[in-house]
Amino acid sequence: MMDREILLKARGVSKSFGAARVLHEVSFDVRRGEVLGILGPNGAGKTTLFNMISGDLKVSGGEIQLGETALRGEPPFKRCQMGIGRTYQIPRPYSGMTTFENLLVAAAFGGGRSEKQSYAFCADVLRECELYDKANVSAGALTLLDRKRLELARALASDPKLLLLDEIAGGLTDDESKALVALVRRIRDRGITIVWIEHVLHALMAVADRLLVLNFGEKIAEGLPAEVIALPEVQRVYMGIEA
Ligand SMILES: Nc1ncnc2c1ncn2[C@@H]1O[C@H](COP(=O)(O)OP(=O)(O)OP(=O)(O)O)[C@@H](O)[C@H]1O
Repeated sequence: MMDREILLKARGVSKSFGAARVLHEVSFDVRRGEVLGILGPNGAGKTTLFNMISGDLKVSGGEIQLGETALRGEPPFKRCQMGIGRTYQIPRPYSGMTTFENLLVAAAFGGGRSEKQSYAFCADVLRECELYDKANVSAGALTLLDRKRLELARALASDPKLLLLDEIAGGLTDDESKALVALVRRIRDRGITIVWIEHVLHALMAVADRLLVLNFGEKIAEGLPAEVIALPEVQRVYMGIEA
C-alpha cells in the first residue's frame, strides 16, 4: 500500500469559525485504493474536515491536494467533477423522487455522460448497491438500510476516485451493518479510495487499512487500526467503547 501514489494530501489544514478553533494543523495522506477510517468524539472536527475536502467550506489555513492538484476555491460541484464524492451525515435524497431518479440527478452533478450512458451507469450502481429492485420506489419510502445504500449510491453515481463517507453505519442492526460493510468493501475492491468517518467502531475496523483519530481539532493518532486502538491516548478518548 505504501508504494501506491498519494491521492489525497492534507497539510496543516486548519479551520476556525470566528474565535472558535475547530481544526488545528491536521496533516495526512491517503493512498490510492486505501480505506482510511477517521475516529473522534462528537465535535472533534471530522465533518468540518470533510467539508473542506468537498469544498462545502473553505480552509482557514493549510492545503489540500487531490493527486497533483492543489484544491483552492473550487466549489463542490467542481470538486465532484474532479473525482471527490461524498455522503452527508444527514442524508439528502430527494424523497419525492424515485431511487433511480435520485441517481440520475447525482450522475448529472458528476457530469460527463450522455443521457443514455447515464441510465446504464446508474442501473449498474443500483445493482452494486443492491437497490435495483427498488429503482422505482420513492426514496422517502425506503428502509433505513436502503436509505443508507441510496446515500452511497448517489455518491457513487458521480463516479468518484475518492469517496468520503460520513457516519453511514449508525442506527443499523448487526446484520444490516454487516451488509453495509460488505458494500463498502466491494466499492474499495473496485479501486475507489475511501475516507470513512464512523462512530460504529466494529464497522470501521472491518474495512479500514489505517485509522486517524481527531480530538478537539487535533490529530492525536494515525496508523494501523489495531495499533491505533491500543494507544493509551486513544483509549482515554474512547473509554468504554468496545472494538
Ligand atoms: N458553521 C459552523 N459555525 C460555527 N461552528 C461550527 C460550524 N460547523 C461546525 N462548527 C463547530 O465545529 C466543531 C466541530 O464540528 P464537526 O461537525 O466537524 O464535528 P464532528 O467531529 O464531525 O462531530 P460529530 O461526530 O458530532 O459529527 C463543533 O464544535 C461545531 O459546533
